[in-house]
Order: sequence, then structure tokens, then C-alpha cells
Amino acid sequence: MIHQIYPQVSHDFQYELNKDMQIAAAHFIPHEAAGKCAQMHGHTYFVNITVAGNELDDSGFLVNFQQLKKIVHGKFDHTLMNDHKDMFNNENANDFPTTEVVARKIAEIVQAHLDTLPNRPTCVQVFVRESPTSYVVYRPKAGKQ
Ligand SMILES: Nc1nc2c(c(=O)[nH]1)N=C([C@H](O)[C@H](O)COP(=O)(O)OP(=O)(O)OP(=O)(O)O)CN2
Ligand SMILES: [Zn+2]
Repeated sequence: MIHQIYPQVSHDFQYELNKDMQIAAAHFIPHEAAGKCAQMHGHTYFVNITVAGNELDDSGFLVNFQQLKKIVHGKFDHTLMNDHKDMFNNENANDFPTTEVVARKIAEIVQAHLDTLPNRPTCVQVFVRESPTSYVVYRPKAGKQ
């Protein structure tokens, strides 16, 4: 069971939903600045996704928790992040599978799903903890990932 205190994101939406998940995955960061992290290694990522909005769908959901797990955990769990060529690129630092980029990519995956929903909620924050001592918070700018 995941119990963590996450940074709060300020917004004016009436509903806010949070979904936690753990993702076991490997990665390497293809840059000399990464030191030992340039070698393939694994993490149990702790991910918290925050979705907000003013309207619910006809199920009374802002977004289905199960769907969030399916599109994020289902994609990355027990995989090598660098293998996801639709997400990461070992030639471009903005697309290396760093914690920062993983958080941004998760926000993009989630928002693409939310954009298909009739009630059009918004992903306002993605928290990714890569290790017990390191985490990133990504907050998409309004109207732009
Ligand atoms: N800004 C970033 N710096 C680093 C990243 C990153 O994604 N963004 N990633 C790494 C490595 O992948 C590494 O797995 C994590 O590094 P680190 O926090 O140093 O991990 P430790 O468990 O060794 O931390 P300690 O606090 O020293 O135990 C490196 N940097
Ligand atoms: Zn790592």
C-alpha cells in the first residue's frame, strides 16, 4: 500500500482526483553526467497522478482510476524505459528517461486520454519518485504540456 504526502498543486477546479501506482522498470541515462546511472539499472517508481475538473462523466467519474492505471502502469511496468521509442530517445536530452522526462511523458499520456473524455478533465500534476531520496514534480502549463 502506498502512503505518501505529496506536494499540493493550486487550481480552481471543483474536483481533484489522485491516483497512485508503483512501476517496476529499468532504465539508463545515455550521458556521462549520469555516472553510474548511465548503466542499466532498475527502480520501483512511485507515481502520483493528479487530475482535476469541474464536470463528471455519466458514471460520476472525473476519470476512471482503473483507466489511469491501465494507460500508465500497463505501458511501463516491467519494461526497459529506453525501449519505448515512442516516448524516449537516447540522442536527445529532452527525451532521455530521466525522472523529469518520465514525469512529463506520463502527464502527456494522461492528458491525451483525458482529451478523449466528454467532461474534459485536466492533468495538473505528476509526481514521480525514482528512489527513496529523489523525486520530481511536473506541472503542465495550462493549455500546453
Ligand atoms: N536530475 C536528475 N538527476 C539524476 C537522475 C534523474 O533522473 N534526474 N537520475 C539519476 C539516476 O538514474 C539514479 O538512479 C538516481 O540517482 P540518485 O538519486 O543519486 O540515487 P541514489 O539512490 O544513489 O541516491 P542516494 O541519495 O545517494 O542514496 C541520477 N541523477
Ligand atoms: Zn535510475
